[in-house]
Amino acid sequence: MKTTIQTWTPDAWRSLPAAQQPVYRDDAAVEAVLAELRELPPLVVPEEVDHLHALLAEAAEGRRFLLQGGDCAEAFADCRGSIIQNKLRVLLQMSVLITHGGRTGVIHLGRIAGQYAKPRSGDTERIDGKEVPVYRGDIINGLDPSQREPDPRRLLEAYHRAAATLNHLRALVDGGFADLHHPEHWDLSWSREDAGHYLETLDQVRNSLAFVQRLGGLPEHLRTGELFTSHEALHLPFETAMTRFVPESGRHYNLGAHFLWIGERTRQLEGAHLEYIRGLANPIGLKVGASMTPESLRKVLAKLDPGRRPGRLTLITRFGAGRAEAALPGLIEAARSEGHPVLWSCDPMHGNGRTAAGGLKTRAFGDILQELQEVAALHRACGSRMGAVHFELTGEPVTECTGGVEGLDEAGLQRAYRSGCDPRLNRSQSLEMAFLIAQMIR
Ligand SMILES: O=C[C@H](O)[C@H](O)COP(=O)(O)O
Ligand SMILES: C=C(OP(=O)(O)O)C(=O)O
Repeated sequence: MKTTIQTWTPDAWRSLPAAQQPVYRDDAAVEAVLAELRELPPLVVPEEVDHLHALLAEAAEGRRFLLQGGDCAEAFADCRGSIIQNKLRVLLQMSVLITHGGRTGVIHLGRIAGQYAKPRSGDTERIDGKEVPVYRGDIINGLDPSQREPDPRRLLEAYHRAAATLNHLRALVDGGFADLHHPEHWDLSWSREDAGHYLETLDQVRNSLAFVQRLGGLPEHLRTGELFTSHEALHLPFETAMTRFVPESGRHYNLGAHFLWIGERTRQLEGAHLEYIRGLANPIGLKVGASMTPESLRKVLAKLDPGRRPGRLTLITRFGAGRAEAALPGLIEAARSEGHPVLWSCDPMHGNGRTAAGGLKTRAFGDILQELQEVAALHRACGSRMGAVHFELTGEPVTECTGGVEGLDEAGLQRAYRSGCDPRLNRSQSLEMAFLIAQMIR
């Protein structure tokens, strides 16, 4: 049965095909956990969600830039102070570089405090000669091959880990951690020969920050960088349990995060995921790969943004280096001709995955940069704007993507490969990328 926005309910998706959902052995156990989740306090409040919506509307109108980033698959074990701090720090440092070079205010949106579910290409994989179910994110099963059975208790664990992560993030932001004047926050292991040009820019940024400090510092509301949370709305029973009716606005919000997005593998027009997300009052995102046609995009836009509201919908393109030219101009035209004021984001990670000689999944810094440059240029040529970027990154010194100033090659990937799913930029690669984005969008 077709539902309209008036008849939409958080559960209406249940009558539609839902891709990428785990199959649990014990339905009663799942239901008991969901009942508990429905009673637990929300992680965010509608006012914050609405505030983000307003900021995204400004970004869609060209007055701000959105930086979205964080782990591919957030791990329960990474719910630790130092790891959370490092993630926040790298995002804020990227933001300072983009603000300084790009001359634009930056919205910080973490893939954090709930990015626990992963869509996968296959259902099983071979490990040590044995066929096992794939890892689908800590909210569903464990990375260790012995823990691949979906376990409903993980839904509660996900809620609690997200709450602890968000609690720490809020304390860091409120406590002044986001104040980036401290020189130790900028320590990088780059040498002058490798990174002369970047280090000069960094000196300029430090000088500007010192100047602002001498003037008495930034006003409170600018000093503490606000951080919003986001994750893929993949596990629909969990997301439904986090959805609450807000009587003041008469709308439903998912209060498990400020922003939710639908992935490339679950964006079927008549599928459960679009049905679920279309009724939320949150600002939402949609991943758009090369298989999206202008015709399909028109239908998707009519479903997700019938009110044509700036800030409502962020389209996150992810084509792969060399592939945007064939797809993007038609999509830009489709959105424009239908009057949807979408915010265009570029995710240069998900179209650029490949397998290194040793078997590890990786992405090359050069491919990531190429896609960003191509997408920024195509937007400009079409009279549009790349107003956002979306990265898988971490503040840890991991070795998952090749390239960058430190010249990581495939042989070096083994050294500190920690991602449970896809490769992330490390801190040094993320900062280098931010320098380049600042130049690109100036
Ligand atoms: O992050 C995105 C997807 O979950 C990931 O690319 C899927 O990886 P797979 O193709 O190895 O399943
Ligand atoms: C799965 C993801 O991306 P995509 O849907 O674009 O493949 C992701 O961003 O985690």
